[in-house]
Amino acid sequence: MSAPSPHAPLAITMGDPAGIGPEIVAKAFRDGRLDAALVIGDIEVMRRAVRCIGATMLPVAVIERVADLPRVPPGCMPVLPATQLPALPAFGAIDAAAGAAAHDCIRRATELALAGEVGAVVTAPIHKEALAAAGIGFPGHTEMLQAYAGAPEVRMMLANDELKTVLVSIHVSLRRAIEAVTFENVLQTVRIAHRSAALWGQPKPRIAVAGLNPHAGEGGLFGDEELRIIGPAVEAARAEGIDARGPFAPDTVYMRARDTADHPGEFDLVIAMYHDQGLIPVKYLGVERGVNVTLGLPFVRTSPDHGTAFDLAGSGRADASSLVAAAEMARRLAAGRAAGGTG
Ligand SMILES: NC(=O)c1ccc[n+]([C@@H]2O[C@H](COP(=O)([O-])OP(=O)(O)OC[C@H]3O[C@@H](n4cnc5c(N)ncnc54)[C@H](O)[C@@H]3O)[C@@H](O)[C@H]2O)c1
Ligand SMILES: N[C@H](C(=O)O)[C@H](O)COP(=O)(O)O
Repeated sequence: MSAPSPHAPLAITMGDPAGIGPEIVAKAFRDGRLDAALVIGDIEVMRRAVRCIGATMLPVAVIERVADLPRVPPGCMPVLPATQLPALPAFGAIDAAAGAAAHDCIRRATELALAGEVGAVVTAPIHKEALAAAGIGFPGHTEMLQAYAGAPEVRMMLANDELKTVLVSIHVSLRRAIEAVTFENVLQTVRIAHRSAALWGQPKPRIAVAGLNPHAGEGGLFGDEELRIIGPAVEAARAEGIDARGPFAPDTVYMRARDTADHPGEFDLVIAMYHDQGLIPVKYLGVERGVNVTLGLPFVRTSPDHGTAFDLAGSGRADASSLVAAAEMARRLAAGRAAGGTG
């Protein structure tokens, strides 16, 4: 892995071409909300996205390498082709070719990030069933990026300006998620979250660890994972000098951590025991504000917190705010890395 220059551009992958990914990327460029960034995509898909949003003044500038970016005139959307679909896919439908094209772009962006040519990767949403239809054996970006980057352990964080949560397990059934609540997984999640927090300027984060069961098991009445597994993992983290506390009742810990002008949060981060425990509180605060961050990769990767929104694809109505927030977060984290942070 070569270290990128602090001024290296962002690579934005186009996402699933049947979803809203290409059009929110185009919208963010049209509105001047993405600078020093290039799209890793399919040229015709990105031209269609420009038409979808009615952006008559947004030419697609095709570039062959990242180094060509400074020569792109202002007001254009730079696209580095990483794939070429034989035909444009229909909007709003699962399509194996679309899944394969989305995958090609993520793979290329990963190569560029590992080579230090781009400073961070921002991924527009993909459809997991389209990915599977294309025969790609990863449930989502997180697992795919972990494999392609050769990262030993990664975790998903969802964040907005009021809450940050890091998950013990990601894209698995609830049954398997419960099995994944082990001493080692909980402790490792706390460690990764603690280490990564320096990237966004919190070198000593106050970490709350949620329980698994209602009321964190209520002293063992409703399950004993808190007593057998989670509590000891919190103690082990504390013995390592990490400010971890808990386990706390999952239904109230987010309310306590939420940081607003009227209510300063009691914690900087919440460790969630499984996907929905962590993602519901953040998404509920607004799909336009959340950012998904992969912790533990050798480069920065962020994404909007929403999916492909097949119900809106092609309408030009999708909101690009979460993508823009993801790009802003990527720049902040890349600066944290340039300053010596890891995570
Ligand atoms: N970053 C990612 O790649 C990512 C993130 C989440 C979900 N997904 C995938 O996306 C697919 C569809 O998931 P889903 O239907 O559960 O969730 P979704 O986020 O695509 O849609 C949920 C609802 O939110 C609305 N919505 C989403 N994004 C919006 C936007 N930018 N502007 C306005 N409204 C928006 C949709 O119209 C829909 O009503 C699934 O395959 C899922 O796994 C991918
Ligand atoms: N769990 C994520 C969410 O709901 O926001 C989403 O599936 C994206 O996951 P990847 O970043 O791994 O594709």
